This record gives sequence, C-alpha cells and structure tokens, in this order.
Amino acid sequence: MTLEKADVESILARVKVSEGETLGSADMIRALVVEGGAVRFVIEAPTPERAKQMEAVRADAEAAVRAIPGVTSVSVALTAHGPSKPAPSLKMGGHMQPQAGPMKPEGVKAIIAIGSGKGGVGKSTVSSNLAVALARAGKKVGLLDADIHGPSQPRMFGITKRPASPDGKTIEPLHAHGVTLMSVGAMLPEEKAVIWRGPMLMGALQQMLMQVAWGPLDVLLIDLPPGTGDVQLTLGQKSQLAGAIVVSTPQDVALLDAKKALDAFATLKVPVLGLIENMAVFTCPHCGKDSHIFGHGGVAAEAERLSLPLLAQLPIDLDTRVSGDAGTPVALGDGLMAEAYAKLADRFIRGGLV
Ligand SMILES: Nc1ncnc2c1ncn2[C@@H]1O[C@H](COP(=O)(O)OP(=O)(O)OP(=O)(O)O)[C@@H](O)[C@H]1O
Repeated sequence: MTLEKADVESILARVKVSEGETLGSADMIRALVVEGGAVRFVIEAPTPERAKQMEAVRADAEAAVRAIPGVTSVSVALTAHGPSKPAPSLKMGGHMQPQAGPMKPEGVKAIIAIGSGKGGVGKSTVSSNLAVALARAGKKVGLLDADIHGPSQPRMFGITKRPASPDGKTIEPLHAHGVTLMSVGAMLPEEKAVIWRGPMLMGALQQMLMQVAWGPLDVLLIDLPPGTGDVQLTLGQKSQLAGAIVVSTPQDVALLDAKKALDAFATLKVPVLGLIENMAVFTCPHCGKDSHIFGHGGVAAEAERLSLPLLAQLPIDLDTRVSGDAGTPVALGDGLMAEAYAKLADRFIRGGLV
C-alpha cells in the first residue's frame, strides 16, 4: 500500500496540543513531505516560549506517524515564529553611509562568503545546509541571503514572514531551524525582481550587515549572488571576510566561471577556504549505477592546481532538491546527505574557522 500524504496529514491533524487544541486546529504543521516510507515535517509554534513547552507534542506527533503502516522513517523539526509583526517601515537601499572601519556586525566572530561563478550550481542549497549543519553542531549561525537578484533562502527555510523593524532603524532577523536568517527576499514580495545596482545595492548590503540585530554569532554565512558583480566587490572591499568558499558543478562551463570567481576573490585579497563540488555524481536508485551527468573530477583537479582544499563532493540527490523546495534543508534529517553536511560543518569547526 502506498503511503499517502493526505493520510499522514489527517493523522497529524488529530495530535493533541492542549485542551481542545490539535496540530490541525492550531494550524501548526508545515512542509510535510512524504516520499516512499519517509515522512518529514515541521511543527511551527507561535512563539519560541511555546515551542519550548511542546517537546511532548513533537514526540506524540512522531509516534503517531511512526505507527502508520508503511512508514519507515520520521523526521520532525520543532520551530517557532515570533508574534506576527507589521512589515518593516525601513527604507531599503541607497548610498552607503560613512562608516568607521570595515563592515562587521558587533558580536559576529567570523564572516564567510559562499560564492559561485555560475547560477544554479547549488550555492544557496549548500549555504542553507551548511548553516543548518553548523547549528546542529552547536554553533550560533547566521545566514545572510545577499543573492539580491534571486533570493531563495526564505523558501529554503520555509519562511513566509517578513522581518520587523519596529524603530525603523534596526531590523529584527528571522529564525528557522536553529539559524538566524536575513534576506532581501524577506523584505520584498517574492515575485518582485530586484534590479538594484551600484549605490542602491551597496546601501542595502550595508543595512543587511550593520542594521540587522544579528546578536552574538560564531559565524555569519553570506550566500552571494552568482558571478563577480557589485555585491562581491562591496563585500570584498568593505566588509571583514574571514574567507570565501566557491561552489561549482564538475561541468566545464561552471568550472570556467568558478575560476573567474576565484580570481575575483584573489584580487580582493579574500582568502579562499576551499572548493565544493556539487552535483558530482548521480547514483541510479533502481540499478545503483553511478553517472557523472555534469562531468567528472574537474573541481578536484582545479582545487589541486590551486592548492586549495576540496571541502566536499556532493551528489545529485532528489532529497536535497525536495527538502530545499519544502523549506526543510536535507541537513536537518538523518540520511547520507545530512551526514555529508555534518562532516563539512565538522571540517570548518576542526579547522578553527567557526
Ligand atoms: N546536490 C543536489 N542534488 C539535487 N538538486 C540540487 C542539488 N543542489 C542543488 N539542487 C537543486 O538545484 C536547484 C538550484 O540550486 P540553488 O538554488 O541552490 O542554486 P544557486 O547556485 O544558489 O542558484 P542561483 O544562482 O539561482 O541562486 C534547486 O532546485 C536545488 O534544489
């Protein structure tokens, strides 16, 4: 019998939260994914305080789903959103304000940028999963989605809320899956393309770094736009970056662009901490045969040529794509990809970078 999402939904909806209130009636289930026998979902409490009291509900929900015939694994994340807030009255963009010293938010120990030469190679996917894996390893992690032209982190973290700016000066960041998050995408309607360039963009970036109440962080990851444009230039010149990571697929054209990104970081004197090869191999779920859809070995060879570490080789993985789209990064779970990201996070921690 195939496991149907609707069946799981209706069982979850009946799990009791408090007297007269269920997960269904309180509308707390988010990002439910059913794949074969694997079930993943998020319980979203209305406030962080409420979430702290809901561990028993989380356990009940997990047990209820596990008891459904055909279920082989269950992964539940308990998160909270703050009280709903009005849209920020903050004006975004504009010329940078004079600033003493490089841009580095107070209380943030290190800033690491994640870039790519070409779009669509999985830079945002890697950023979100690395952030989640570092948070799972006990680090205080922030993620700034600086991909102004195609912000995707709100979707990858399942966030639809907008950040608040009660005083019109500081911006309160969002929180999901243990990560403190800020994105220009969260400040604008999703379908609105941002066509900022030059000064507007620099002003917006300065606001994102310096006006967001990031709080104390071990690391702030910055998901850069692809290529080598204004954002890279501003960040490289004006902020204090501990280093950058470059994500590429093994495909020649992506690699060529990755080389340009590496050159740009070298010019800006931003140390490159290593390369990540994404979509390295596809293992057929039916016959187990490996296919190198985007080529083979190119990123490893480039890393060797430049004497840079190859930090990870991540396969093409359906779960990674589906989880990203569902707002629950695959690193939250307990499969092979979650392990791969945990290993990547561990490399950063052992290397003393985070
Ligand atoms: N290892 C992977 N296996 C399968 N799908 C992946 C993998 N990495 C990324 N994807 C998928 O590829 C698509 C592009 O990924 P993503 O948005 O992370 O790329 P990007 O480099 O940040 O793109 P952009 O430049 O547009 O921001 C997404 O649908 C994502 O889910």
